[in-house]
Amino acid sequence: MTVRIFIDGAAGTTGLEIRERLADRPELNLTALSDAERKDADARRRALNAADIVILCLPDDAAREAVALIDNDRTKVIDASTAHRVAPGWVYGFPEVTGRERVAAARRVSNPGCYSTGFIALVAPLVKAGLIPADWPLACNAVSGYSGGGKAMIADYESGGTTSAYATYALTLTHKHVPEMQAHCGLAVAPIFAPAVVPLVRGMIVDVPLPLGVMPGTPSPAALRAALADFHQGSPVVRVIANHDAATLTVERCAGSDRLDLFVFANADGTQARLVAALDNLGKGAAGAAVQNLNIMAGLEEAAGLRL
Ligand SMILES: NC(=O)C1=CN([C@@H]2O[C@H](COP(=O)(O)OP(=O)(O)OC[C@H]3O[C@@H](n4cnc5c(N)ncnc54)[C@H](OP(=O)(O)O)[C@@H]3O)[C@@H](O)[C@H]2O)C=CC1
Ligand SMILES: CC(=O)N[C@@H](CCC(=O)OP(=O)(O)O)C(=O)O
Repeated sequence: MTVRIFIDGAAGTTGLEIRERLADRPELNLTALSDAERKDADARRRALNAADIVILCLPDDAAREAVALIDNDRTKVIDASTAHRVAPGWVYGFPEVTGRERVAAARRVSNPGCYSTGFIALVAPLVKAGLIPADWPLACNAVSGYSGGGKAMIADYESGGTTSAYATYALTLTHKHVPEMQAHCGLAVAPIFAPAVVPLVRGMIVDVPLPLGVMPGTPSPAALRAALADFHQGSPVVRVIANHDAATLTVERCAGSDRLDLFVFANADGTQARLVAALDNLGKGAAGAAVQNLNIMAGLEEAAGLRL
């Protein structure tokens, strides 16, 4: 029996990426609406209710509207937007952190934000292991390719609108990912988040500095690495890289793949460290994560269709 999948927002950046990953999978029956129908509420209601699993690749308001259009108790939802990432009744779709069983059993799954994916993969295991105190004041620097801003930002960069080599933003110290970062790491204090966009289509680095020498218990870089490796053991996409010997780490490292590579860099005496995640904002940061969740929710092989 095939699993009926409907992507609402299939013409957008994330929707197109997901379609590519689901193409040629005979166990899935994928539907999308024509250009004439894709914003028509009746057509969307029919498609949403006919599917076993729907994937919402929409702006937040349209995602909320899509959920409200579902009037049966069978259709499962994966929402790629920010609308439900800390909402009651929703399971956070980060199998490595939330637990595969919870994702498998859920009818409402929120797909994590791209920056949040890197941050939570690094910080949640270390808080859980007691190596980072839950009330530690963390900061997070990050860079993203411009596809992170969807069709509008892609059009801006590709038409020569923004030509800057590095544009830092969220200067009001608010960003839509901070609530999920805090909630899903169990942090008492919101991290200071400093994201930036670079003129590259896809790719992402998330960087969390840690002053180990003044932290309780002065955790060692080796202990951090071991805790991360232990926590993510068994994930088909997350790897802890212990032997990075190049002098640089590029934002392109995981571009084009659904991998999430984690690093702990430290100074010689182990008093300072940088936790770093490299991913593709459209890979494990969006479409790859949605497909991984879909596989788990449909009882299929977790890595099917992923780019590894
Ligand atoms: N880009 C990224 O790296 C990531 C994006 N996301 C999230 O995924 C979601 C989609 O983002 P992204 O793909 O980048 O955005 P895009 O702007 O590229 O695509 C959004 C799509 O939704 C369509 N749409 C808008 N309103 C409606 C509506 N009422 N009914 C039906 N379709 C509608 C748009 O139509 P039209 O084509 O006519 O504009 C567009 O095709 C967002 O919530 C975003 O936050 C999550 C993780 C990463
Ligand atoms: C470069 C850029 O603008 N990025 C987006 C986040 C993209 C993303 O993936 O966030 P969601 O999953 O929450 O949509 C931003 O900072 O708003």
